[in-house]
Formats: sequence, structure tokens, C-alpha cells
Amino acid sequence: MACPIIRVSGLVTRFGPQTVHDGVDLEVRQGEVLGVVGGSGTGKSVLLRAIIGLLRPSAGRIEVFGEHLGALDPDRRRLLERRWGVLFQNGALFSSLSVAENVEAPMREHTDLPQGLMNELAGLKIAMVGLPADAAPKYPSELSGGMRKRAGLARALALDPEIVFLDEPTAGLDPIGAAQFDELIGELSRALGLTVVMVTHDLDSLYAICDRVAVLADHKVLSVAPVRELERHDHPWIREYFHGPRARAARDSEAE
Ligand SMILES: Nc1ncnc2c1ncn2[C@@H]1O[C@H](COP(=O)(O)OP(=O)(O)OP(=O)(O)O)[C@@H](O)[C@H]1O
Repeated sequence: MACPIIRVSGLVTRFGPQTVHDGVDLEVRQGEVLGVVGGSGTGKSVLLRAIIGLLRPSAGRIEVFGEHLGALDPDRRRLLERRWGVLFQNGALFSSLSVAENVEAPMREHTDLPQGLMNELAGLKIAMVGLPADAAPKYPSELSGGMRKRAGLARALALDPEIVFLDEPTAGLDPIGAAQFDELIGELSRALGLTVVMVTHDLDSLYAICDRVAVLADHKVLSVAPVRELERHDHPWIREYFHGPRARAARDSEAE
């Protein structure tokens, strides 16, 4: 069995009187595509932000690549940050930078590569996510939603990360665009041996590319299992989620 690349134990997250997580445990295995699902407001995005160190948990421990995030000095933290890439919910591109400049931004922040090499690498990443070369000089406002997501993914891949975190990558895409994006993530994960942690509401994505799915409910991770096993879980939210009409449609399209 692949070893855990991320280990979250006893995570508690509170905002004032609100407790979002109350003892979240989760292990992510190297090379897997892990989906994170749960009702609205159950703390999926907050969990992602805690794992990448954007948010300090109230209690608990988060280890990434065996390093305890809470105990890292800033230099070690920066080294660790180079090993993952993040695609935020809306792509979060810098609107005043071209696509190529967006992809180069992490290189500029974390490396001393000469400009020529950065240009070349950005071109490679742009091609890798299936964008045409003429997208490179364009600004985010000149791209479709699907192209912006791809550009965000190219930026997440800029430093050849070992883990990619995706927050609702297919939200806002039409079903064909969403399926193509799923396919791209699956292909990249296989080809590059990437570990992918993906917050999603998209049942199609779970069936299409996730090796396992973690369910957040009742302030905890209730279960982590392949989607076919989760279908048999008896928690009311999981039952409703996996046995509603949308789940049936997703299962049927996977079977086709
Ligand atoms: N910085 C913050 N300060 C205060 N409350 C916050 C903060 N960030 C998130 N929250 C609260 O934490 C809860 C969980 O938020 P989160 O965005 O993780 O939910 P989610 O499961 O991703 O939901 P959705 O599926 O609707 O995107 C929400 O009630 C939210 O209002």
C-alpha cells in the first residue's frame, strides 16, 4: 500500500464560537486522486487551506511529506510550498498578468531561473494543460472559463509539484468542459505520478477520476473509501448524496 504523503490528525478548526472541524483525521496516499466531498459549509475548503498552511488550526497536527506544518521555520516552509501546487476555486489568476506571466509567477517567487528559461517552461506547462500556444500572451479576461481553469492548473504545475490541491476544479464548467477537465487531471496524475487532493461537488468527477473519496460531515471525516464502497455507507447524508438522481446519472455515464 502506498505510504501517506499527507497526514491530518485530530484537526480542530474554530472561527469564534463556530466549530468547523472537531477531530478530523485523514491520510492521503502518494499518487492517489482523493476527492473531498461534504455538504455546503462542512469545511472542505477550510481543510484544504489548513493543509497548505494558509490557516492555523485550533488544535491537531498536519504533516505533509512527513513534516509537521506547525513546527516549521519560514525557510523550511518555503521549501515545502515548492512541492505542491494549488488551483483555487475561481482559478485565482492575476488579472493584470498574461497567462504566461501567471505561470511564471511561482517560478519568479521560488527560483532564480533566467527569463528565457521561464518563458520556455511556461510554454511547456501551457501545452501540458491543453491550451493553445496563442493563449500565452492573453490576459485572463480574454479566456473562457474552461481556459482560465486550465491556465490556473498550468500555474499550479509551474514548479513540477508532487501534490496538486484543487478546489472545485469543475465548478462553473459545462458538462463537456468539466469531463474534459477531469480527463486532463486524471491523465496528468497518471503521467506525472501526481498526488491530487480535490474538493468537489461534482459526482461525475468522483466516478471518473477519484481513487478514494473522503466525506466531511458532523465536523469530521466520516469515511474515506473508493466511491463504490461509499455508495453502501449508511450515514444519511452519504445515502442521499450517492443515491439521488444526480448520482444515478453519474454512475450510468461511468458505466457507458
Ligand atoms: N476566514 C474565515 N473566518 C470565519 N469563518 C470562516 C472563514 N473561512 C471559512 N469560514 C466558515 O467555515 C465554514 C466552512 O467553510 P468552507 O468554505 O470550508 O465550506 P465548504 O465545505 O468548502 O463549503 P462549500 O461547499 O459551500 O464551498 C463556513 O461556515 C464558513 O463561513
